[in-house]
Amino acid sequence: MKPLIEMRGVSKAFGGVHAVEDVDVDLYPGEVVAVLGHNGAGKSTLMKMLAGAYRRDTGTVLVDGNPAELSSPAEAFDLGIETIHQTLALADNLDASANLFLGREIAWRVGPFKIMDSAQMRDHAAKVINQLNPRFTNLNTPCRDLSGGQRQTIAIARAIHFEARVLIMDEPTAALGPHETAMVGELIRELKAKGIGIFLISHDMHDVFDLADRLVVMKNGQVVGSAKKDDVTQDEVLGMIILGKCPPNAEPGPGARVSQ
Ligand SMILES: Nc1ncnc2c1ncn2[C@@H]1O[C@H](COP(=O)(O)OP(=O)(O)OP(=O)(O)O)[C@@H](O)[C@H]1O
Repeated sequence: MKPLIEMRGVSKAFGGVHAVEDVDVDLYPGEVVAVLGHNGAGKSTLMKMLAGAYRRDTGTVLVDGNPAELSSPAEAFDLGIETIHQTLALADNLDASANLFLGREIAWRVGPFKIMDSAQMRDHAAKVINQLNPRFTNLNTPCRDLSGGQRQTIAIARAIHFEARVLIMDEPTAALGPHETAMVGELIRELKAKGIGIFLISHDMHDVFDLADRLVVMKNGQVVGSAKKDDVTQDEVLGMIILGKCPPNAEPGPGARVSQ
């Protein structure tokens, strides 16, 4: 199977800080790759380069085998790369369908006027949300009155509707209780089944071991190592995050501490 994303030798510095240094990462269709590391390890900077929010200083990114500049978020969207931020970027006063189409409304032009096609947007929203979560029926409720899991559903529905093939999910369960966390887990499994590739930024080791197929650990901007989830233990992953130590079953990166 061909990778969706191949990042090679990607680097980014802010002034004198090497936020990301010489990183190689791949993502395959239907795969969840967890990106782990302490605060400041470089996870967000790496993902922002993929999402077109930051320009990389060096390195190449292939999307479906084709070199991609990724010089703007619009270019990343066009290539099917979407980010679901921790804050979900939803408008609290708007309902599910208005949020799903926020900034990308279906509208027709009549002379100088733009007329929103609310009925069509509602139909599309109901269809995609119902596919993801048939119990989510309060589609006219403003987002502020929805649960955390329902808000996640809208954010994920938006990505699916706009045909995302790569999703970057930033701490998707950080603000959720156990029931809602389980629901987001279900959503992620459905996305995988659709062949969507997911980068999962998470500090939650339970989520990582529950949801990821592979994990990549970063420290000081570099990759310590990457491994299939089934090849490493939670303790070994903690050793990678905290000590930068790469266990025998993981593939070491340039940031791996050489053992004494
Ligand atoms: N816009 C910026 N300007 C200057 N320095 C930055 C900027 N963004 C990130 N950095 C620095 O780059 C390094 C990597 O930060 P980054 O946010 O990518 O790490 P992270 O692993 O995502 O951390 P967290 O888990 O806290 O989000 C840090 O030293 C950070 O201070």
